[in-house]
Amino acid sequence: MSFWNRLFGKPTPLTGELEALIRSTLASAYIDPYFGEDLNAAGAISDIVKSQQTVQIGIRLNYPAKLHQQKIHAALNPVLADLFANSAPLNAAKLTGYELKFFSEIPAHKGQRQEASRVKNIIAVASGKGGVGKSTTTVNLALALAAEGAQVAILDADLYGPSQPKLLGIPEGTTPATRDMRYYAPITAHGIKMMSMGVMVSEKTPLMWRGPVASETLQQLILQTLWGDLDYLLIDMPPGTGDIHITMAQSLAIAGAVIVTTPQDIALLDARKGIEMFQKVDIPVLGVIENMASHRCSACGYTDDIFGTDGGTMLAREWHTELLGSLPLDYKVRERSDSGLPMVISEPESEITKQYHDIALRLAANVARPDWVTPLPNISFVDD
Ligand SMILES: Nc1ncnc2c1ncn2[C@@H]1O[C@H](COP(=O)(O)OP(=O)(O)OP(=O)(O)O)[C@@H](O)[C@H]1O
Repeated sequence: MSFWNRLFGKPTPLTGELEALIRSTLASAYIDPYFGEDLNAAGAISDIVKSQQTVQIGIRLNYPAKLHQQKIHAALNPVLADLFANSAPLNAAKLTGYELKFFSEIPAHKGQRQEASRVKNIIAVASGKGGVGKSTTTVNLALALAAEGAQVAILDADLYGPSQPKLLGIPEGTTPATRDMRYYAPITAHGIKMMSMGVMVSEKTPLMWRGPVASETLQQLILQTLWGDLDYLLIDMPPGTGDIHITMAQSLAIAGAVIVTTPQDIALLDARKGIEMFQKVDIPVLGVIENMASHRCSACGYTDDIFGTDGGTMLAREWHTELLGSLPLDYKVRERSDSGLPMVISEPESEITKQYHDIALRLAANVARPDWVTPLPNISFVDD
């Protein structure tokens, strides 16, 4: 008998009226924003067992929620405390206390063969137009997913202007360790892994990629990196919708794509092309992120929609996808990125960091939806 069982007695499942009572109480207490429904309807209440006078309730989430679970806790606690204090059937059964146990089980994308790969979900972050904040958004989302407990890596697929090494504060001249002269260990920073052409060649080396060479180089970069076990590999795609994108989309088991845009007309036009491209190659678009949507003056507090309003919402509606979130233009985002300590790391309590977390969890929950399955090629990553 385990220590736990000796201490509390062997847990036995709660059934019948008592189980139904707890399930319905949990259902009416809280709608999870990432499931879009209550925990019972989402199938997230894994088991309800009793051990002596305590009821243990298991909550299984399919997205990482190390920090988010505190919010669920806070929403459920008062309702459960009231139930256990005042419910006649629970009192009659001498069940006086409860315990919530959370665990995240992040599923692997169905197109990703488990036996072939330890990378569960590959997500492409694309923009169409350059300079809309795709790399900045990618790094902050990756850091948010890691802070929520996931194992995360970024592949910086921008061969012409790799920015992830700088965003993650990786000292110039850092190069990856190699194995068998063929495989590369990703660079680790702030709890995530990263691989980029920026750590393979020096800043002074001019890069003259042509389409096919660039596609091949990228595939090598991704397949020859020793990623290890990953819940999410975010690909920071190069701007545009050219050959490189199509080759990557067709040759990697990409679970879904995210489109970053500003609400500006010209960016939206290019974002549309990006969505169209992913749809053509059967990659589901997991959502749109509107970046630099509004600017709040730090001196007077006046808020201005400098790039227009609601562009991301309209784009998402037009293409039957979701607006994952809208991020403001804030000088701190740029300042922190330039210093190699993105917002999510340097200002974990800030409003913008909370927004990055919210978008990251929406994304994670969307990629875990079982109905989003695309026929994908079978690729195999090397074991580290
Ligand atoms: N929400 C924001 N508020 C303020 N500045 C931002 C924000 N998002 C990004 N930036 C800044 O905008 C500039 C462009 O961002 P970034 O390099 O991430 O764009 P990109 O779309 O990846 O560009 P490219 O396609 O050229 O690689 C950077 O200086 C970055 O710090």
